[in-house]
Amino acid sequence: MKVTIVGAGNVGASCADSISYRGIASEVVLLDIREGFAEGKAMDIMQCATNTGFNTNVSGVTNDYTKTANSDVVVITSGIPRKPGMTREELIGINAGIVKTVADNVLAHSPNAIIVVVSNPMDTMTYLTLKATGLPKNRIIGMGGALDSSRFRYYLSKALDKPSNDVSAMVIGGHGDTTMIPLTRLAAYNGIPVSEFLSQEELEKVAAATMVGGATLTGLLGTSAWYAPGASVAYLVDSILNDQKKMIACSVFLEGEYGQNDICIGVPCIIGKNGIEQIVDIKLNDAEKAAFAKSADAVRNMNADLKSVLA
Ligand SMILES: NC(=O)C1=CN([C@@H]2O[C@H](COP(=O)(O)OP(=O)(O)OC[C@H]3O[C@@H](n4cnc5c(N)ncnc54)[C@H](O)[C@@H]3O)[C@@H](O)[C@H]2O)C=CC1
Ligand SMILES: O=C([O-])CC(=O)C(=O)O
Repeated sequence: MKVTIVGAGNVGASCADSISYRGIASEVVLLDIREGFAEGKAMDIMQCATNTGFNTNVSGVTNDYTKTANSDVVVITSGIPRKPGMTREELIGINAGIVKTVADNVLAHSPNAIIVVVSNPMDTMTYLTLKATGLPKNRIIGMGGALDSSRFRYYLSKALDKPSNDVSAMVIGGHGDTTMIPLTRLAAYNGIPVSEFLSQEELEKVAAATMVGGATLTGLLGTSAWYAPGASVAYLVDSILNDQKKMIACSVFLEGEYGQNDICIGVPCIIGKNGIEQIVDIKLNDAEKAAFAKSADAVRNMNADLKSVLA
């Protein structure tokens, strides 16, 4: 199985590393516009093969889309990341043009690919990719919820002082500092509601830390995070290529689900060989419904800025 990753920067290269290390695909092509950069990242990753024992063939190319031909999955990470103090939304001016051009290029050489959108503001970039390519909604997947949910589980595990893998929890809504909705009511420690162990105040703190999880890392690192984003994309790609049917929160085009239309936003989805195979429309309580509607309003406002790119 072949995966192309456009953008060989922090997230793209980390994703290639995670996919090859875990043997998720037989071939990974990294593509970047920076001369020689993707080639260098691919060579560095390939030189891990003997010491970590993987057999994936990772190669790098400078803007040569012919080498990406017939990819099963294409991951778009090209674009600029935010700096401390910025929001993801501020990246739209530069990233929208990049994502649209890249989506057209990849599709010309891989007409059957499933596209995973990572570049920020991710929900709006997912919507743009869907509208610009005209592909069916199952083949355009925005990655954000997988990462936000893993951060939610991390912060819950810290508060519980228990391992992250014993905690299950999901974040839905937009992939933004104020639009994420950590579903605290449904989070569990080995099947037991976390509210059995943590006070309302503690749970509110965990939810707040989760929502600004990306901003916290950007403040510490000077640019946004890459290890967990790369691993989250690899987790999603694994479920597609190996038809695992995992339930993962992804940004997907909604047609009535969660009371929304004409928007891409994070909701639980079943992910398999056809991409988004099912949108899981769970019953939210009134507060969650209100938060989802507010989050969708914010994402929709952002989408309005795409008019000139989509014209
Ligand atoms: N959805 C999510 O959960 C996450 C999204 N992101 C987003 O992913 C994007 C990438 O982040 P990083 O890898 O940290 O940035 P980075 O700056 O390290 O890498 C971006 C790469 O894209 C390349 N690029 C720019 N224009 C291109 C084009 N037209 N074609 C091919 N390559 C091109 C650049 O040369 C650069 O190497 C950012 O927009 C960031 O905000 C980052 C983390 C998580
Ligand atoms: O915080 C950012 O800008 C990058 C991102 O989306 C994340 O790490 O969640």
